[in-house]
Amino acid sequence: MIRDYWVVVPAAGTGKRMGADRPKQYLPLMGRPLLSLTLENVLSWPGLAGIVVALSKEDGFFPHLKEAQNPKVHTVIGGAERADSVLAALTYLIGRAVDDTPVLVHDAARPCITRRDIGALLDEGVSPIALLARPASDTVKQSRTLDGAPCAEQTLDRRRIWLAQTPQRAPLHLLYSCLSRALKQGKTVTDEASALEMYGHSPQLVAVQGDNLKVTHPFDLLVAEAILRLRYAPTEDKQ
Ligand SMILES: Nc1ccn([C@@H]2O[C@H](COP(=O)(O)OP(=O)(O)OP(=O)(O)O)[C@@H](O)[C@H]2O)c(=O)n1
Ligand SMILES: C[C@](O)(CO)[C@H](O)COP(=O)(O)O
Repeated sequence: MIRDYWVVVPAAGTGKRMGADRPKQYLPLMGRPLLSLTLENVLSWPGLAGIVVALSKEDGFFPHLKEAQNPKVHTVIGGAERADSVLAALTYLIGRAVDDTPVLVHDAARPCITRRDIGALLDEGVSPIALLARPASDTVKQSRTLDGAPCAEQTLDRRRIWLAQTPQRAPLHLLYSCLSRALKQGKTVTDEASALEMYGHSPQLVAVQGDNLKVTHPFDLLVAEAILRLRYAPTEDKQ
């Protein structure tokens, strides 16, 4: 397993699709703010050098998390989009870490990642440019709009369809240069792998085994709670 890597946690979003009274990363999950669970999870990863959390400049919640006092947890001010927040964190690391330092970017909104899945991504045999992803298990349709309604245009070969998740891994300087170049060129970047692909790289897809959902809509919070309760229930409760 690789060691001395940094983890960037973009946590500067507003959670519009959640529609809550606060950014979703601060909603209660297992009795604690969701971001606290994600950071506690990341802090348990073997070989971790440190974490850079990108926060909204209006964030008044973070200092109250116990993880805020952890010396391994650094913070930066994020940006308007997720990619801007990731770039802000990478900029913080440039000059503090050597160019080929492995960096993993993990959404604050994914608190349920398992040790097994993170171990698969950190494995020495995996490409230094890689991401966790879920192979499609449903039939996948590409849509077009007809009379204002989405309609199936074609069915894609689902054997070649993967749903990208996080963490997404790349060497610090390569990720910084691809992401900053893509943003400077005004390209839409919704994950780190797409910025690397834009400049000729082919990130390895590492299939997830556990549930690593991104808490996006209200129902996702219920699912995450159920996953974690089941995962941490005392063994006699699981029978
Ligand atoms: N400007 C932004 C936007 C998003 N994120 C982070 O990127 C992760 C994935 O983004 P998403 O699930 O879309 O979160 P939000 O942008 O908060 O959600 P929404 O799109 O519903 O507003 C989240 O942990 C979010 O906090 C970020 O750091 N900076
Ligand atoms: C990075 C990501 O989680 C991979 O699926 C996803 O692209 C984030 O998208 P969001 O709209 O910023 O949540």
